[in-house]
Amino acid sequence: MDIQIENLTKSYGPQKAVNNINFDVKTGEVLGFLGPNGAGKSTTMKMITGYIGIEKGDIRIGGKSLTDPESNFKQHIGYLPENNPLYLDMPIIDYLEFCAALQGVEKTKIDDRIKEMIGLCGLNREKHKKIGELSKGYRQRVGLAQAMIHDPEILVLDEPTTGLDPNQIIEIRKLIRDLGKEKTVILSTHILPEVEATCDRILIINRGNIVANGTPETLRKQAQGNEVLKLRIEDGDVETILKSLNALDTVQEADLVHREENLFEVQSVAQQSSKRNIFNLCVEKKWVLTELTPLETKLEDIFRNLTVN
Ligand SMILES: Nc1ncnc2c1ncn2[C@@H]1O[C@H](COP(=O)(O)OP(=O)(O)OP(=O)(O)O)[C@@H](O)[C@H]1O
Repeated sequence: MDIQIENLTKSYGPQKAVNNINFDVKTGEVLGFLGPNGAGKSTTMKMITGYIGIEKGDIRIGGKSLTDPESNFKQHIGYLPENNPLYLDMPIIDYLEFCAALQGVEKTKIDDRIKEMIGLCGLNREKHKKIGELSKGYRQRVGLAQAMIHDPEILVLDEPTTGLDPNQIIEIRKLIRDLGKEKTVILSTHILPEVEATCDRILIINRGNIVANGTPETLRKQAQGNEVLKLRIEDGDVETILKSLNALDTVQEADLVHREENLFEVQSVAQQSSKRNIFNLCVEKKWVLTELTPLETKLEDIFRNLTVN
């Protein structure tokens, strides 16, 4: 089920938490929502799930506006809110039963759905405890289980791996990826490797505005300035190698990074690659090229460039 966000705006008093944003999410896509603290991620997610009202603009779920009185969007959405509010006095199973009933799961199917969620979210060992007796990570697992209990077509997950241990993080990321093959998933996170591990596309929001929208590869390509290569060239005098690299017409600047290890870093002139020239130079001079690695722009650097202001 596709989601379309059109000119969405939300203010709190004089402050625009979300400022006229537009984006789509398609079925079978996992969208990673990134942004610094206070950027507007949770506010956007709350509007998509109907938790708070829309001030301006529209949200369409499966083509139907949320404001359409006939839109029964809530039954298609599973939501894990930011602070994962749970009823602390309730045992896990009772709570999931309550959520399933609330979400309209057929009575005869509730027990099976609960069993499935307990397995999927790794709750088996703790399933007889009350929610208030659970550790932070296990509470997060209960939050995920309630979000998925009615097998919704859309999942909106606000920082889903917060508080989970490294083993569970890997399992939950895999689960999200698998779910994302058929469902529409939006997740917010501050963990950049998480986006690379789980998401098909990244949306970066800063101060209520979308500042980037694309796959990790597209964002890298857009951010990538000139080609930067790391080289190891052996069997030659280091100073001569450095001088020769700097003399190549595709090279803007060559630097010696580590003298003992014969490591150099080369930045090419804009729109040009120096790989072939470097290779030919080494052949001509009978130097041995034992390493040539393009240095990629890190997602952290892209994020910082777009959001530090
Ligand atoms: N109920 C509220 N009343 C007033 N201001 C609010 C309210 N909720 C959010 N805001 C403000 O709106 C802005 C966006 O907040 P939001 O929670 O959407 O950010 P976020 O990107 O989810 O941040 P974080 O990563 O810290 O969770 C912030 O400046 C926040 O202070």
